[in-house]
Amino acid sequence: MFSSRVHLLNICQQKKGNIAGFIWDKISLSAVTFRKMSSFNQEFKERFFRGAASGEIDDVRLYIKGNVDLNERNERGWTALMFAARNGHLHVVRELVQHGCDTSVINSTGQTALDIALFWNHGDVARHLQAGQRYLHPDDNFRNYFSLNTLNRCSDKRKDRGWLANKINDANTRFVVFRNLEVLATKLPKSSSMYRYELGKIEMKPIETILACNPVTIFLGLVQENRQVPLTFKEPALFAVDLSTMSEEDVRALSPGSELLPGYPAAMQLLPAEAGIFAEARSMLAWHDRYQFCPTCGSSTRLEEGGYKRECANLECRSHKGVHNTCYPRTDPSAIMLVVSPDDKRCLLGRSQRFPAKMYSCLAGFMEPGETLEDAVRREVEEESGVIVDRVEYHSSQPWPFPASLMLGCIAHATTETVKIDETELEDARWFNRPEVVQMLTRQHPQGLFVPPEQAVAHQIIKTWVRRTANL
Ligand SMILES: NC(=O)C1=CN([C@@H]2O[C@H](COP(=O)(O)OP(=O)(O)OC[C@H]3O[C@@H](n4cnc5c(N)ncnc54)[C@H](O)[C@@H]3O)[C@@H](O)[C@H]2O)C=CC1
Ligand SMILES: [Mg+2]
Ligand SMILES: [Mg+2]
Ligand SMILES: [Mg+2]
Ligand SMILES: [Zn+2]
Repeated sequence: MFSSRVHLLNICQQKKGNIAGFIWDKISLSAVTFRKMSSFNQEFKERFFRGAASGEIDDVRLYIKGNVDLNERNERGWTALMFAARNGHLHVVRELVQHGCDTSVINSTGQTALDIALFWNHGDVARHLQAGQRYLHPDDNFRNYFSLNTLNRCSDKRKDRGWLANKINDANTRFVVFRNLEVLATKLPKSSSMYRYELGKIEMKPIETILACNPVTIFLGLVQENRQVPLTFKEPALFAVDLSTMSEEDVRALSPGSELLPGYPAAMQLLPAEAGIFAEARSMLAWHDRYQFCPTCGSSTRLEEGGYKRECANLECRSHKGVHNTCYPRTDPSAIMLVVSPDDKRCLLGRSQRFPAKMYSCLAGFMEPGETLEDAVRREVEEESGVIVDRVEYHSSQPWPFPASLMLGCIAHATTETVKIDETELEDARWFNRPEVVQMLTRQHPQGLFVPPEQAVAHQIIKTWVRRTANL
């Protein structure tokens, strides 16, 4: 922090008489005290905010060049990006986003810069902010982590053994490598964000001999950069391969400088654009690992259809008649819900013993057969907290590849408030008001309480509810 202030001073010195002249006149290097440094910083910050609010791009650029935190907030949690968005200064917004300003920051009343631009009808700014948001797919709106998969799965091609064999041998094909369900990943050279790894994608040559031994290999899909352009089926293919028979050292040697990321939470550092590919691959490999024998007759099973089917070796087995779902990959749907109070002013968050200390989250539970999503939400909330839920609102879904859940995110509207927790499942559950939840989202809670990070659908549901009050 101190060095960045000095850097700022140096820049101001260069610009003396120009942009920062008004501040510079008040300070001489020989008389710099910490107090003056602080007030200098404060004044400079205010000028940055004023510049953003009034569209004075030169003032904003001075701060950008100062290599300081562009997400600096004022006492109401407003950032320069929010000020620029408030007044519709697209050129300032563009420059700030280009220099890495975080578009997901929320202010103390729960709004992002995008909310502010939408509220004040600055459509051009809103479009720009939307395009810069993480997890956005070109043809979609909001995306949860683990859901962005740019591969075309080409399910109809999986049955064509000849086509698949050719694809495995194609020079453009790459393999995502796993060992004991840990994925091979490479650290990105610039890793300032929490997304610091990309998937290691290996050519066939170095794993040719091991592929000849038929390890579990899954056809993940073809790389389709643009969904508007029809596939030619000549696009590069991506496969996942289980190299658990190799030593950890040998697997890591396939890609210099790579690491094997153990499952959760380490894998949440993968680039969001690749997290969906990881989710597909890991869930599929976990299924093969658990279904080596037929659940109907106990005979051994073999991999078919690019890994998307396991067929029983016993030709008399009932699984060969009609559609037998044990032959296909399984997904366990789970409900995850933010329960909101009858007056909509508070929400119910709980913590189980296995959560990190001080983390609170949405309640969640596995759906049961013959149950609607809405009823699963009502049942789990009542079981775990004693609270009665009436209306259930769907939010979004998230594949959760540990091993193969699909989280169905909801907002559940409670009709009662008395909490009686199920102590076998929860350690605590209580109502939190909006300002407190904002503090938990932004890690500014006085007791250090926090909610899961942005990769979790729970975080996104909580953020949606917090953002609903327009107080701009
Ligand atoms: N991201 C988040 O904030 C949170 C996510 N979750 C996730 O939600 C999912 C469900 O939540 P829970 O509270 O664990 O469920 P839950 O409330 O239904 O209780 C879990 C128990 O349900 C039983 N169960 C029923 N079906 C199951 C299945 N298909 N697989 C495993 N156990 C099953 C087991 O006895 C297990 O101990 C889990 O995958 C969990 O990781 C849970 C809480 C917070
Ligand atoms: Mg639960
Ligand atoms: Mg439960
Ligand atoms: Mg349950
Ligand atoms: Zn069988």
